[in-house]
Amino acid sequence: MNTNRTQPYGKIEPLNEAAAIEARRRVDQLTKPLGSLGRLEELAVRLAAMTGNALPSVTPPGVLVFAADHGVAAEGVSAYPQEVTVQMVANFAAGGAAINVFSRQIGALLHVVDVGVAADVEVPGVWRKKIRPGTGNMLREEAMTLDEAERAIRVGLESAEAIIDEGAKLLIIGEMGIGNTTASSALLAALTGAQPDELVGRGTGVDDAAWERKKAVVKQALDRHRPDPDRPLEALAKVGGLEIGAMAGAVLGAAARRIPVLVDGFISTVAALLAVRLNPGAADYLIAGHRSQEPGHLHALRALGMEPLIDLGLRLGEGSGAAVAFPIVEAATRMIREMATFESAGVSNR
Ligand SMILES: O=C(O)c1ccc[n+]([C@@H]2O[C@H](COP(=O)([O-])O)[C@@H](O)[C@H]2O)c1
Ligand SMILES: Cc1cc2nc[nH]c2cc1C
Repeated sequence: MNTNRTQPYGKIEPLNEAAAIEARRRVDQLTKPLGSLGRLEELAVRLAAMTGNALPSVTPPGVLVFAADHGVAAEGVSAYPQEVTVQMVANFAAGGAAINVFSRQIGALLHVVDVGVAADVEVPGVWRKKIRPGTGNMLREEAMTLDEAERAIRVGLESAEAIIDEGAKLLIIGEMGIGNTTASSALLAALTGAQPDELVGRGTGVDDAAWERKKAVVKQALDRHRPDPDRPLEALAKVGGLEIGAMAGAVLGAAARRIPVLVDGFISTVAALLAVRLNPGAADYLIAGHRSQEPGHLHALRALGMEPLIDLGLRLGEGSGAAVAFPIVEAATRMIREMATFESAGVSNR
């Protein structure tokens, strides 16, 4: 890993403008009216700029699902009990979760990483990178120490490097963690200064009483810890989550290797924002897959200046929305790689 003081989690190169210019020129020569493939054209040019290849490829994609628990779940802020996190990890390993189905559909490499599940995870195939068994309850203590926050980021970064070494040409970041919409809301408020009432949604589907409790918990946690938006690592330690830190690290690891990152829903986008606060260069390598129903997602997307590819009313997590959006990204690359040009097809363009 390449480290220096200004880019402590690896050096991220700027976009390759020459590749972007070459891609734009080619897109304009393809056998279609100028501009008629709309956002697919922009996507193809951006992918060329990210990868440094005017004929970019994103197959096979790689999916990383980071799992962790949250001490704040004890406050009754989720519609499901904490045990669901470890149960879903077993389901991922067995191939039965939504992300397994969609990963198979898109031919993705898929790995599940235990970065902080509260229970023992003795499931073959799951990467065992537990930093601690769940965070502390942010209402009473910091979610984790600064050292643990940094280690979570490193786990994510190294996981990204591993799946890229296996052959992934694009990275989808996903997560599983009961209570993590509370942590993500608190972290997003900390990083952007947005009001918790505007961000906090129903997560897995809490009722009105739990929703009110959840808003109060986020406000009280922010009052207690007063995270500084200019100290993103500290904000992660105070009110974040281990899988959020790991996803941020995975973004940094992928960007440092010029691998595009397809971001999933609310939690994954807050992690992407954290990555950008840690190293602004990461922003160039992000693509928003879908828009989640969680209200805070729009704030996170706006903070990153991103427009999601699809909106299917999803609110699952796991990387599922990004996996469903992936064929659109692949279509952009196949357009630029496989379509004939006016010249090669003998079609008049004036
Ligand atoms: O990705 C999203 O936008 C999303 C929105 C709502 C819920 N989730 C998932 O649901 C869990 C968090 O919800 P909660 O209610 O326990 O905070 C966690 O496992 C996430 O993957 C995910
Ligand atoms: C069943 C279940 C599956 C999930 N996948 C991601 N978050 C989840 C939360 C629940 C409750």
